[in-house]
Amino acid sequence: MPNKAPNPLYFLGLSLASFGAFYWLAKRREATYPASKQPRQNRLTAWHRCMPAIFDKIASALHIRKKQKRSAKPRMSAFTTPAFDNSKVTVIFVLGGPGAGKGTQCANLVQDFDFCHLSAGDLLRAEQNREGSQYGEMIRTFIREGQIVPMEVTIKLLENAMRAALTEGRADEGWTDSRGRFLIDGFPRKMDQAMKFDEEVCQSSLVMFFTTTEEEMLKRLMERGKTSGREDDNEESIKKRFRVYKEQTMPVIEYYNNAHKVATIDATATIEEVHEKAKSVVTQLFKGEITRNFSSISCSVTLSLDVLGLILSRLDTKSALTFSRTSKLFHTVATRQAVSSLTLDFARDSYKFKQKRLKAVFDYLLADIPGRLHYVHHLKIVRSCFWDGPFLDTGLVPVLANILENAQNLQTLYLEAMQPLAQRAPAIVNAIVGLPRLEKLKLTEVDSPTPKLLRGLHTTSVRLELEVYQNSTHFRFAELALLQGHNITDLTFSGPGPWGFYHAKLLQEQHIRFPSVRRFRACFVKGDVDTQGSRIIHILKPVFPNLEIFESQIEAGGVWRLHMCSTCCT
Ligand SMILES: Nc1ncnc2c1ncn2[C@@H]1O[C@H](COP(=O)(O)OP(=O)(O)OP(=O)(O)O)[C@@H](O)[C@H]1O
Ligand SMILES: O=c1ccn([C@@H]2O[C@H](COP(=O)(O)O)[C@@H](O)[C@H]2O)c(=O)[nH]1
Repeated sequence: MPNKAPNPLYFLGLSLASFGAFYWLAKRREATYPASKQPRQNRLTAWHRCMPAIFDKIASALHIRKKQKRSAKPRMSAFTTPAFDNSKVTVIFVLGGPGAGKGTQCANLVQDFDFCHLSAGDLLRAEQNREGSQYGEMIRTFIREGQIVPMEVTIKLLENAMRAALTEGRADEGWTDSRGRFLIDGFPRKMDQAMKFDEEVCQSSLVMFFTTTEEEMLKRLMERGKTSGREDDNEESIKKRFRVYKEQTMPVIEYYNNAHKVATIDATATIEEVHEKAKSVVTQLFKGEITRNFSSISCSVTLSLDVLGLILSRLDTKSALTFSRTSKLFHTVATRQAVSSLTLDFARDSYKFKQKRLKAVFDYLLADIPGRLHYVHHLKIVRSCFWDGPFLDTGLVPVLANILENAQNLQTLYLEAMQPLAQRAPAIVNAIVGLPRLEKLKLTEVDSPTPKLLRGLHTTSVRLELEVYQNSTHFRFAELALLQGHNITDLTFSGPGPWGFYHAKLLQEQHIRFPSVRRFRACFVKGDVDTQGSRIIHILKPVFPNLEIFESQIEAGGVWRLHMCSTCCT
């Protein structure tokens, strides 16, 4: 039977009926929920729509030239063009706790390198005091409370000040041909500020991070408060600023640290000494010895073998070898240059054989210092490498010092037998302390002088794990006070004995605190437990405020094992 074409009137009727039903339903809903009269999309975006008005108000209060209206499309962050050209404008963020000495050092660096120094705090204070400023009171309240002013205000003030400096037409070094160099002091204080500035204003080349203890910063600020006239240079505001710094600014430093953009400078020394270190960091940056680390690369690049080696060295061994099989050229680079992780552990070999192998490794590493050691990022050396029974092979100790002195990209170092090594070759300690990129340092057989030696560590952000010398009864526990403010994460004692208690008490009484410690392990002999055991936890708790007891048990033989952990570890 032939197919009959359907009558078009059916469709018309059906459409009219559907529309009628839909209209009736919509009317009923409106009567029940009046808010539904507003289109759904509009309701969702009502809040967003009022934001530009708020920004406009801020803009007019800050005398910011009105920008052309943006298109209705939301801005895609990946395609945002920053206000300033990264290749012409150098921005160094200067961070550190309140009173660490940022402003003081910026003033010095301005003399050395013709920077334009912009202090976010100063710009905010100027805006706060500007007659007629609509945001003066708001800024005053935020500053007094140590809180961070909404980022739109601060970023606009910075952008305006940068533009003004660039259009000034300076003829100093670094300022010709539309170039400029800026020290941005006390900014970014919060992650949102960091992201927005990098994305919309200019990518920073480097973060200079000045660090010292809270105690020192408080002392400096109280002294400054006598003459500064700053409303926040009083103890109450300073404490609030410290809290905000730890909670909000430290994550910013960590973020840039992960991007290898941070140069940490110990600011505890004299102004002149700190200045020398800061000057050398900037000199390195301008010489190109510190990479200007821009995160987005939008063009294709040809890799030099050196860069390829570096990339390979970041791969795990298996992937590096797989990669090396793809081409003869890669193979050479991968096998010769890409040793990034080295563990020296010859415990099971005979001493003679061990020595032979160790020498071969050292020869390999030291044969071409810039080429090989450049790629070593992780180094682990266990005790057995140096020991023949009870004897230390002193011949190898200077070789190790040589390696450490030249492995400038080392990020993690695990070194056993710190005390005997340091005693025989102080150069080892100097080399460790001078490692510029160290992120994690684990040392075993630490003795009482070690904390003093480590105080000079290039960066206080290094995560420190210390295992105290086996016979730790004589360890002067209180020496740890020298590392207050350093990032100790792990402490192990095999038997602190009564001295341990005495020193722990000293730390407690002197209000020395180690909030960074995430694990504390110790075992005590029976006599100590009987006489002091119940008190030790009471003494230790305030010293390590973030720890909870994970394990506390007496084993056969009367050894009491105490294991305290931060809650996130348990
Ligand atoms: N290395 C130093 N040794 C001793 N005093 C210092 C040192 N550096 C700075 N000071 C003093 O400490 C005080 C605070 O320094 P500065 O104003 O530079 O700190 P800041 O980090 O900029 O503080 P803020 O974040 O509060 O603005 C000043 O009085 C300064 O003279
Ligand atoms: O990005 C910023 C920088 C500063 N503030 C506020 O200013 C004070 C003082 O800053 P200093 O750098 O110590 O001069 C700070 O405590 C903040 O309240 C800010 O909000 N945003």
